[in-house]
Amino acid sequence: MSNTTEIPPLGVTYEGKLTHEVSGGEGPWLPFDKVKHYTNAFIRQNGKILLGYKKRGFGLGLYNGFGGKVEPGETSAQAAVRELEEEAGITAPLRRCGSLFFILQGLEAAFCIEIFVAEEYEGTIIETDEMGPEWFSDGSDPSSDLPPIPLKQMWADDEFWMPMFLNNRMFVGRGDFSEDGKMLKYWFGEQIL
Ligand SMILES: CNc1ncnc2c1ncn2[C@@H]1O[C@H](COP(=O)(O)OP(=O)(O)OP(=O)(O)O)[C@@H](O)[C@H]1O
Repeated sequence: MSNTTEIPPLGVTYEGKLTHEVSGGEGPWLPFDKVKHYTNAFIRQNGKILLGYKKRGFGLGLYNGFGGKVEPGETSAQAAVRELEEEAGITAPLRRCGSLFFILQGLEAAFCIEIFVAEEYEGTIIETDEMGPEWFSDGSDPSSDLPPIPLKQMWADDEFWMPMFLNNRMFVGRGDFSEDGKMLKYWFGEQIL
């Protein structure tokens, strides 16, 4: 980690200054023609974080936050609340805590993902056709009986921005992936607001 010295890659949007940059990989950033907007939401409460095991479609077999495509006419904040309810059966006062940009080789559209978090929720967490919700320890309570965040069963980018997220920082970044899901090049940074 260092203070930002490089210009962030195309697709990374931020306000203010960036710090704590992490970057790696080789070669040029991949080109993209279109951008599709997605959401991803996490519940964090008393040293626990709620993740879902993806049971179908994109990211099958990986743990992630709850989210999906922003539909026409919706804001990303509205989509985040809707997707959390569709995938885990709960509603929450989500607030935006980061923005990520991904390119997957072979897909024409890049993913622009707004990340959201809430410390409370309403309703009962349920398993759905898409997600199997499970609580993990967020690392802040050493006496927790819960398993640690399963980074090896998550998208490869998560290990870079998850520490920024867990430190309650606003984060931004970009990752370019090969067709078989390996991260070829990445850049992540914390925003100073
Ligand atoms: C490449 N690195 C990545 N790292 C972390 N998270 C990633 C990700 N790439 C995509 N995501 C998330 O994966 C979900 C896909 O959503 P996905 O299920 O396809 O959308 P949606 O529910 O609208 O689809 P259906 O049309 O219902 O199938 C959505 O939360 C999106 O934010």
